Amino acid sequence: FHVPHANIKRQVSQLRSSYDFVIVGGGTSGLTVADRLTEAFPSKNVLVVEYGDVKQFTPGTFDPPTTWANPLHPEYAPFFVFFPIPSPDVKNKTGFVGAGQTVGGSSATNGQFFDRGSRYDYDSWAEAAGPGYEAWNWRGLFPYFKKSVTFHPPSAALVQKHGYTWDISAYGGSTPIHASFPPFQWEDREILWNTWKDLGLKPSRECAAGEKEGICFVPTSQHPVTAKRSHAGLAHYADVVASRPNYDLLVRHQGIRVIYPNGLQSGPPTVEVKSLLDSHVFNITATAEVVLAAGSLHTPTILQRSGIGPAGFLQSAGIPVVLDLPGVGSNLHDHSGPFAVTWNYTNPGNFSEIPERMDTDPAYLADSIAGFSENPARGPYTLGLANTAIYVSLPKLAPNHQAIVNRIRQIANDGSASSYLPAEYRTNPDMIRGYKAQLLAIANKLANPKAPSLETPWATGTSLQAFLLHPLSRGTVRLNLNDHLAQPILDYRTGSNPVDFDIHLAHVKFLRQLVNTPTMQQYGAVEVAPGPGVQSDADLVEFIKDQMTVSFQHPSGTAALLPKNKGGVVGPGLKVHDTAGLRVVDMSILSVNIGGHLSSTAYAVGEKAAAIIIEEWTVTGKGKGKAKAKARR
Ligand SMILES: Cc1cc2nc3c(=O)[nH]c(=O)nc-3n(C[C@H](O)[C@H](O)[C@H](O)COP(=O)(O)OP(=O)(O)OC[C@H]3O[C@@H](n4cnc5c(N)ncnc54)[C@H](O)[C@@H]3O)c2cc1C
Repeated sequence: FHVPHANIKRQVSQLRSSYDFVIVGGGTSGLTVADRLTEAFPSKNVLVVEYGDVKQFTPGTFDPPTTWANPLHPEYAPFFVFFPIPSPDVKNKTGFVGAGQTVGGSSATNGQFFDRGSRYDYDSWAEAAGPGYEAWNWRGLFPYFKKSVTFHPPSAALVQKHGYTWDISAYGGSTPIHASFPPFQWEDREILWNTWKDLGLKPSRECAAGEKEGICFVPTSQHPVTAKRSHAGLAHYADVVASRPNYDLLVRHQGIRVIYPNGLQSGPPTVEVKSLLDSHVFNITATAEVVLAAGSLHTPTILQRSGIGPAGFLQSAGIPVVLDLPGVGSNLHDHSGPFAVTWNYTNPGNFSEIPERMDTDPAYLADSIAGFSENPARGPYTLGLANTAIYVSLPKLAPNHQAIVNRIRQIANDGSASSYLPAEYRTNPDMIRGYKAQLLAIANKLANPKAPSLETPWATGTSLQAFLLHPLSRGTVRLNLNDHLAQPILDYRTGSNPVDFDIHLAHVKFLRQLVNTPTMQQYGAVEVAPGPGVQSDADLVEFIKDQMTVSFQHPSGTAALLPKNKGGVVGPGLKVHDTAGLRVVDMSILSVNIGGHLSSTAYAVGEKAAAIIIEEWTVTGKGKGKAKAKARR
């Protein structure tokens, strides 16, 4: 970060008396919106209120020292750290769930795996929501994916060395959110690439253009030369703010709630914030709009503290009900997945560059650290989480796929869907209607041989996770009743819809075939887990529960883009239902999760939301212009 100190505000006395736009949450989506609004409207002032601070050092996933995502070392990557309520259906498992707590949000602290969902994921948002939401399908989002990122093709030498492929037509932006392939890969990565081909999967030239079934190369969100993390705090704040006198950032302040002194239609609301430096609580006036962009785990807390949420819960928390909106903090879902298969090689190849060498060869480690600081950077530390993954559809991997799809459709239609929802809202007709719409949209995806159900990323090694891309189980984010300003309580309810286990089972059965492929046999692969003793479906499900990781760090759905009568929180313009001057722009709007990691989608949603807001304020000067949905499709 190289930001003139004056641009960063730390106390109320440094603020203007009012702002046109106030954005709560300076993360991936929020800063994208702030950048576009300050650019489009030089005469309108924009304030971003951010809980975290400006970090001089937000390391990449695998930068030295490699303490990334370690809850014990939040100083290296500042996180909110959650351990959800244990999920009884997965043997009371909990697990680490993080959320970025810095300027740049989770884009500044994530694993830098920079894929997109498939077109079917975004189409399913429009499908689940129904008429009026068509602009949120793939066609409606693709231009914003392109705008949001700059892809840097690798050199011919790297293509020759690592086999990278891409299709530049999937990209196109000039935005300095960088996507690139690193100069380094572990040598044994090749084994699995060939194994997947043995299993009938096909490499895809580009997986960010709508179709991603097969074997994918996935770029890293980092600079192509320095290999340093690229994130919203840099590209949408530090790099642009010097030329934007209308762009203010207030750090170390918690957005508490929004207040409508004269009724919900009198918006925009006032924003109540608390200084984390001296506990001073004060109000900020927005004259045009308030945008909540605090992420899936915090946006619902701001709404709940505002009295906007499930009436029953608000009453139990002693919060006056301003608007009964049961979807706020409901519909929580994340990708989950067991460590599906682990194996040993009895005839390991003669690979020189594998991670173990970092532990056994001090000179190699020293050279790797030195190489990371060179320009251009080189060596192992230029790697992110991984650059390769398989994405496999249910029809491709499960002989019983039709039965699974039929079961989901049956649940959606036979009146039993509500029994899988959290007790708190399983009798609410709107929430049930919305859940059924989600189930049917997911069933259509799972029936589609082009829509992936399983993701397995890898970079090296002898162990693989099997991530469920379309979970059916739903949980909640609720305020802590003991302290409404403390971190919320997450109830993941992982596995509460048992069909999730049918799908996990299919995934594990598919993956464990790998040891029998010709490529693996060449290296004498022998399965260690699940292991020869685990063969029956019942035993495999026990194994899955034992091995389950409940979060892939992709919580979503807690302020869903659905009509109100489907338990939705925001409409097609991302305005909170039945309110004026209040929108949500972050990953809480995902009614159904995507088959991919979320950061590129967070940028695209931010870009699209900004285009909607800009259009509305340009047409009428009052933010009331009818959005031209067609133009954005
Ligand atoms: C550990 C981890 C690893 C991940 N790995 C990957 C990956 O490899 N690839 C990928 O694509 N995605 C990954 N993700 C997911 C992805 O980065 C996020 O889903 C996405 O960036 C979220 O964007 P957002 O705009 O919804 O929220 P965020 O980017 O999280 O922004 C929310 C912001 O709001 C602030 N905030 C919260 N509460 C308040 C409040 N009350 N007042 C003011 N500010 C507040 C936060 O500090 C934060 O800056 C990962 C996430 C995590 C946590």
